[in-house]
Amino acid sequence: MRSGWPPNLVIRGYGQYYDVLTPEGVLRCVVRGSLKRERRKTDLVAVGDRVEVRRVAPGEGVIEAVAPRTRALSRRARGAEDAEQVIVANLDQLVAVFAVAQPEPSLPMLDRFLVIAEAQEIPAVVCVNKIDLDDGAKRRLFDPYRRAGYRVVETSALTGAGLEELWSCLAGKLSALAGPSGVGKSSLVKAFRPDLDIRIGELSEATGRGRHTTTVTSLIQLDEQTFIADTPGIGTLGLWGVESSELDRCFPEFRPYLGACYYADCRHLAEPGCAVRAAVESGAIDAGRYASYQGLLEQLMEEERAEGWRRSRR
Ligand SMILES: Nc1nc2c(ncn2[C@@H]2O[C@H](COP(=O)(O)OP(=O)(O)OP(=O)(O)O)[C@@H](O)[C@H]2O)c(=O)[nH]1
Ligand SMILES: [Zn+2]
Repeated sequence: MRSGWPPNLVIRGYGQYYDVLTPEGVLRCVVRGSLKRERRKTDLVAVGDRVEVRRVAPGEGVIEAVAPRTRALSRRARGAEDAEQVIVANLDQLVAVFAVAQPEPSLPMLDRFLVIAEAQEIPAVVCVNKIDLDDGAKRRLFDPYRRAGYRVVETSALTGAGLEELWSCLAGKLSALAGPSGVGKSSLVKAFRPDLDIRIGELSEATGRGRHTTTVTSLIQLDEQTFIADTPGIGTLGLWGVESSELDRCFPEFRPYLGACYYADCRHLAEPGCAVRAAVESGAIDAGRYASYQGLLEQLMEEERAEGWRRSRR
């Protein structure tokens, strides 16, 4: 935690109420009326915010002020600045969790998570779980990510392998776990907090919302300063307003080549003199990562064409 920050942390939001973890316990809070006028409505208070609170009754309080955020994971709609919705404020890192098997790893999905993290300048870590099921070959699938500079942590929630390393990655931070269903996210969290009855990705009954609601996030406390953001639906969302022109920068291993293409606005598809494609051909850039880039670029260009078309009709 940053020095000088208020110790109180927003751990859950439900409509106009927020649960705030304070040194004296959790307070159910509303937001001071005038604060609502000072800040933009969409990101007034979010899970992960550090706040000043005033206790008004046993277990109840008012959020008086919100500390400036370091960064946030947000959902952004293309072409609509105001539509940004903060999902987790002050997020230290995104941990993309995949399994070596059961389910088979989807590397295109991993690439999409990493692009979202890069675009929002959130550090990302890859966790390869169920390493106990590996025949020796599956873990190699993640080598391109190591070469691209990502930390890859191999774990087994079943045998306990790698949990110390994962802990060293999480300790003292606020991390979001993202990954497909069944890879073992809940099992990993439970390995650190066996006393908790949690299922990552599923909402508590108290929120009364459906499982696929993507707006409700809560924080799970692993120790005094270590939190996991439970961000339901993160895996099903699109690219959150990443621009096609910035996609290449979201692949860290492309960056050394980006100034070297013949055309300054090269999209690294079929243009002559493309340094990125040359690096793919020489093996310096992984072909699978490049294929993901092509797939995502097509998708983004398609969305941008559709947006341009909608605008032209307005
Ligand atoms: N072999 C093996 N099985 C595991 C491991 N971790 C979790 N599992 C099993 O995988 C299944 C899914 O685990 P969960 O922890 O519920 O997965 P999840 O990612 O939280 O899934 P959702 O809640 O659907 O998002 C369970 O049957 C676990 O017992 C592991 O490291 N090795
Ligand atoms: Zn190029």
